[in-house]
Amino acid sequence: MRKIEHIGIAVKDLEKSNTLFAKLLGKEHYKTEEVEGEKVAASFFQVGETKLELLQATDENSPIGIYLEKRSEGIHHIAFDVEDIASEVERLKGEGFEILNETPKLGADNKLVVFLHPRSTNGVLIELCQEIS
Ligand SMILES: CC[C@H](C(=O)O)C(=O)SCCNC(=O)CCNC(=O)[C@H](O)C(C)(C)COP(=O)(O)OP(=O)(O)OC[C@H]1O[C@@H](n2cnc3c(N)ncnc32)[C@H](O)[C@@H]1OP(=O)(O)O
Ligand SMILES: [Co+2]
Repeated sequence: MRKIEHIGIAVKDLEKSNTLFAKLLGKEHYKTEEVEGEKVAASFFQVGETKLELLQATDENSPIGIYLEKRSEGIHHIAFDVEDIASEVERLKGEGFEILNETPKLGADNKLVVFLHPRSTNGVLIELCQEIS
């Protein structure tokens, strides 16, 4: 794990939350992006070495929508930047962590991503991200 790549925040209304976080951070988001495979629309704010990723559901079956049915808006996951996602998955499997998708999938912001089940990570949804070069 090289650094925290981003903190994922589940929101109901991306535009409203973009305005709120722009006021909070004193800067605008640098991009918005829809990730069809995850049924989310995301916007990104750069904060020093890391980012905030605001996430709105784009479909009733979105993991974000399901999350918001059961919880209020707020921190959804922590994403770590890794150099080699395949070897990191093998290492974490060996350490007994529960991998949700062993095959990396296309994430936002030009990344390959893998998620670990929160029940194996002390209740924190963890995402691994590898930059697609
Ligand atoms: C990829 C685009 C973008 C990027 O960065 O590139 C994203 O980050 S997209 C983010 C959205 N996508 C995902 O979250 C994919 C991974 N998530 C999942 O597979 C599910 O959301 C899962 C398995 C974490 C939860 O599934 P579901 O909600 O259907 O199951 P439960 O409600 O039964 O939850 C099981 C258990 O986990 C706890 N839980 C659920 N979500 C979270 C969370 N975000 N953080 C911590 N804990 C979570 C839930 O409370 C249940 O615990 P229990 O003790 O059994 O009540
Ligand atoms: Co994320």
